[in-house]
Amino acid sequence: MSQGKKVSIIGAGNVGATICYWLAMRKSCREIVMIDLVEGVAIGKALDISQATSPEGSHTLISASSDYQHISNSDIVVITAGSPRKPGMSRDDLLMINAKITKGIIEQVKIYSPDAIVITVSNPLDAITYVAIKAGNYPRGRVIGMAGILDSSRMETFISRKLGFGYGQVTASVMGGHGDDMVPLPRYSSVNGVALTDLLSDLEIDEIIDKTRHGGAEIVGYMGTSAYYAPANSTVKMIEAILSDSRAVFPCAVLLDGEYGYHDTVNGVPVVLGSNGVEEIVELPLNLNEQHQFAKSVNSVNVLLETLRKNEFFPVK
Ligand SMILES: NC(=O)c1ccc[n+]([C@@H]2O[C@H](COP(=O)([O-])OP(=O)(O)OC[C@H]3O[C@@H](n4cnc5c(N)ncnc54)[C@H](O)[C@@H]3O)[C@@H](O)[C@H]2O)c1
Ligand SMILES: O=C(O)C[C@H](O)C(=O)O
Repeated sequence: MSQGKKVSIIGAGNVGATICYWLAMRKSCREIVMIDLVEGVAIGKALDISQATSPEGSHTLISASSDYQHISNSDIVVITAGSPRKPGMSRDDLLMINAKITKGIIEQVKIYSPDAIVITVSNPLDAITYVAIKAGNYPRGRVIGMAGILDSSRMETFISRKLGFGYGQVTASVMGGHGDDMVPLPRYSSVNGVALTDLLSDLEIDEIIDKTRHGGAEIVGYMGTSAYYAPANSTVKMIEAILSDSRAVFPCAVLLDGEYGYHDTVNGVPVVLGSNGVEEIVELPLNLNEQHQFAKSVNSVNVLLETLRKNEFFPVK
């Protein structure tokens, strides 16, 4: 699949290196470059992953560096650099540190790979995606935040575990920002076409919604750092959809320009992914309760954007 393509990953930590591993094993692209401040560890991981390619018949070229020159001519740049949260922290606590890191990275990406599509992963995801768009003055469809696929796949897992059947057949939909106010949509969730609302009681669905909203924190509580296998898998789904121009629909964080009634803010909505990045934004009909939840989620992200503005993070308009 997409053999001529090059993907660069900024941040060769848990998420970045796992994305690299998945891409190499799935033969999703021809070349992967990882960039990290801690160059030695990144080079070691690149060698380690390279040495797993041969048994898989993969001829993906993998390298690592701290020098951004190596990302030139990337089709996609994925940003996973920055701090993960620790137990007791919220994703929002990472705002200032990761916003600063992202701004610096985007300056380099604009120099060495100005035409690449950018996928943001670092948290708090929606605000960081906004920072990347503004710092790089990108057209909105070329910077896309990863979170909705992860949150939806968490909800799918909780649903099949609750039901005890339908493993691998559940489709769940989560909109909204990647925070405690995310918007799981049971009305748009089903098990091989059977509506979730016909399979579980309201109480059971509420429990699943709560578990989904706190799925990231649950893992942080156990590991002392945040999740990376499912986040990497979700990012790979986006990369493959873009590289293969599949025009698949996924929930992703994008800059809204009137969709769902909001402007100049980033939030998670269903989008069509293709070779231009976001090809289209899908506007789901939301009922009043869903609209109210989405408004709350937009407001939470806007509070973070306001904090960045107050700290003079963006040039005054
Ligand atoms: N969007 C999501 O759903 C999602 C899911 C998982 C993790 N995350 C976020 O992804 C980020 C990375 O998580 P992780 O578990 O991989 O963390 P990690 O600590 O394992 O890796 C981060 C890496 O970034 C590197 N780094 C830091 N500053 C850098 C810079 N300026 N330039 C280049 N490299 C730099 C570090 O050296 C480290 O290797 C965190 O912010 C985390 O919250 C988001
Ligand atoms: O929970 C985190 O801090 C990491 C990530 O956003 C996740 O949801 O796993």
